[in-house]
Parts: sequence; C-alpha cells; structure tokens
Amino acid sequence: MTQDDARVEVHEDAAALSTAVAGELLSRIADLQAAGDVPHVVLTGGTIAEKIHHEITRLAPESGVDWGAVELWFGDERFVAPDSPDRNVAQARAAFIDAVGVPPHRVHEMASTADAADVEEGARAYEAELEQHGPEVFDILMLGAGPDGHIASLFPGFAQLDVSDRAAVGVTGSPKPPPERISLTYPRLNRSASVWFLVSGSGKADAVAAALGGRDLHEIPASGVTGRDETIWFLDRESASGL
Ligand SMILES: O=C1O[C@H](COP(=O)(O)O)[C@@H](O)[C@H](O)[C@H]1O
Repeated sequence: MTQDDARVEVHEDAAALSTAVAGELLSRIADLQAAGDVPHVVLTGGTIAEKIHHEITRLAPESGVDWGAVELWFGDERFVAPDSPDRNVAQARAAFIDAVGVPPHRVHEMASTADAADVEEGARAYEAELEQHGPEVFDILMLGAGPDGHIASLFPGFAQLDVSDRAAVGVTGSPKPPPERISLTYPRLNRSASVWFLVSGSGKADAVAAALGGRDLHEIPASGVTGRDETIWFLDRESASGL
C-alpha cells in the first residue's frame, strides 16, 4: 500500500471531524468484539486527538463497546514526569480512558521519567511490552500529524526514520517540546490493519498535501505509514485546503 491507495474523508471543521472519527472508532471496536476479537487500538496525542477522545466518552454509552475487552497502545509518548499534563496517556486518561473504564492492565503506556533512566531504556521496555502482550498486527492505528509532517515522534531529518530493526526508539532533541520522547518505529507502525490520520487546521494543509503527494518520508514522515487493509485521512476543510 502507498498513500495513493489512501481514502480521504473531509469534514466541515474540527468538531465534525472529531464526532465522525469517534463514531467510526466505536463502531469498529464493537464490530471486532462482536466477531470475538479483543481489538488492539493505538492512540495518538495532540490537539485533535483530545477532541476525539472527549467525543468517544460522549458517544460511548450508545456504542455497545465492552471497555473491558479493548487493548490500548500509544504511538509515542513524551518522556516527562508521570504526573505531567504533557503526557499523551494523561490526556487520554482524562478525556476518555478513565471515564469509560478501560481496566489498567489493558492500557499499555510508555515509560515516564519515574519508570526509566532515559528514553532508550523506556523504548526497550515498550518493545518488551509489545513482545509480551502486543498483537502481530494492530487493528487500528491513529496518528496525528504536525505542521512539519511528523507523526508519532518521528520528525523530519531524524535518524529514527531509518531504523528498521526496532519496534520503539528513544528520541532526544525533538523540535517540538518536550524534547525527550519515545516513539514506535516505521516497521512497527506499519504492522497495522487500519491506519487513520487525524488532521485539522490550516497550518497542516501543506504537510497533508505533501504526504498524500508521496513526498519522501525523510521530509514528511507521515508519507511513510500505511495500513495493510486501509489508510484513511480524516481531515477538516482547512487541513484539506492544499489538496
Ligand atoms: O507531539 C505530538 O504531536 C503530534 C501532533 O500534535 P498536534 O497538537 O499538532 O495535533 C501528535 O500526533 C503526537 O502524538 C504528539 O506526541
């Protein structure tokens, strides 16, 4: 699969986009559960993710999802103190995980500074967690994208873009604060049945157009991730304005 095979879904604004993604996610999870699976879903951080997470909580009661039978993973994490609001897991917990009641053992969070000496140790620990509890292929991988085209914590020009033998890596000197992070790598991100990009706002229009245009992943990291079954770009009008 390449970005040429991706589907693009454009919504009016960030609110409409959030409602659509939350609804689609709930219905996919419910369908997978109805088929007897325990879905493995990879969450992302960022501004649109937070809106989507609140929508998940709002729509959850009508969804039929069994929150005791969902495994949640993270595409990246900020390597900061466990109680820092900068942590992607903290944002996801506050917006939906705690509200819907996903059991703690099903929430696979990446290390904080309390759990690991540095980002490398944290990345190794997440690789071990994936090895022990992870699926062969994630069911749904959600990715926000930055104005520079970064996804997870894979940034343009960074050495992590060329890592082929690791599932997770440490990142230092991130151009977007906080500087220390842990990220899944391309080989692991690309073991996903469905890849959903979640992007809103005019500041990301150029990056969206470049990724969908197939720009080299070293310049636009978002170019380098596709799903085995489907790749969907969930956009609002502003982020789609360069297409
Ligand atoms: O730092 C990060 O940024 C991206 C996008 O965030 P946004 O605020 O521009 O929407 C996010 O996908 C990533 O998980 C996060 O760590």
